[in-house]
Amino acid sequence: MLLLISPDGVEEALACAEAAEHLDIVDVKKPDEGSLGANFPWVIREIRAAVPADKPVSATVGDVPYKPGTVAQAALGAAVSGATYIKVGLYGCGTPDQAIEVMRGVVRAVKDFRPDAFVVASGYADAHRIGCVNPLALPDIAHRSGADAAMLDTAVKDGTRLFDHVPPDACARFVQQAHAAGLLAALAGSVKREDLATLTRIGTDIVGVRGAVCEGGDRDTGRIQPRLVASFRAEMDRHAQEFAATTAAR
Ligand SMILES: O=C[C@H](O)COP(=O)(O)O
Repeated sequence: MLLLISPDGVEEALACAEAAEHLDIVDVKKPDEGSLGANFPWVIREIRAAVPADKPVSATVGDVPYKPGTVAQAALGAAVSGATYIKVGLYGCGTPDQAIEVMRGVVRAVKDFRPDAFVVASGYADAHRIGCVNPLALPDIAHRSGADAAMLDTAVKDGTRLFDHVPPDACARFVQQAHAAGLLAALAGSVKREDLATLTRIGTDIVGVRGAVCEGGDRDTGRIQPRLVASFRAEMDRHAQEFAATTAAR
C-alpha cells in the first residue's frame, strides 16, 4: 500500500521531504478551501522543487462543480505546474453521467499534455451529506472516463471517518471493482492507525492521510510532523508483514 500525504503548503511539504523515505506521494492541497481544496499553481511548482525528484507530486483540482470545461482547464493547470497525479473531487456531480463527463474532460486535458500523468477520480464517502454521486459508483466512473484510479475521501471533516460512512465490506467491494476494471483504489477520510489492518486486508493500493500525521491528530491546527509520518509508515509496514504472513500460512 502506498502512502499519500497532503501538506497544505511549502512549509509542510518540507516536513514531507524530511520524511521522504517513509512516504510515496506528496499531495498538494489547500484544506481551507475544502476537503480536496486546490492550491495555487506556484505552490505546486515550489513543492515540486522542494520534494525529492523520485517522489511524485499530486495536486487536487478542488471540490469541483459540474462544469466540465472549467475543471478540465484547472486540471491542466495542475499538470503544467508539475503535478503528475491529478485528483478531482466530484463534489458538484449528482449523477454518474455528470461525473463521467467531467472526468473525460480532465483525462483528455491532462493526458494530451502529459500521457504518463495519473488521473484520480475522487468521490466522497459521506456523499449523502452533500448530495453528490454515490461513492460506490466511483470505480465505474473512473473506468468509463479513462482515469487511472478511483478514490474516496470524506467531504465533511468533523471527526467522522471513512468507515463511518462506507463500512469495511463496502470499501472491500470498492477495491474489488476498481481492480476488476484495471484501476488502483485509493482510500482516505480521517484514516487513523487503527484503520490500517482493515485497509491492508481489503487490498487498498493507496491510503491518503493528513490529520493522522499532524501534531495532535488535528488536520486544521496541527502541522505535519516527520516523526508522525515515520511512525504511521512503520504501522503500515507492520500490518503488511502480518497480512503477508497470515496469507502465506493459509
Ligand atoms: O487525501 C487525503 C486527505 O488529505 C485526507 O485528510 P485527512 O486524513 O485529514 O482526512
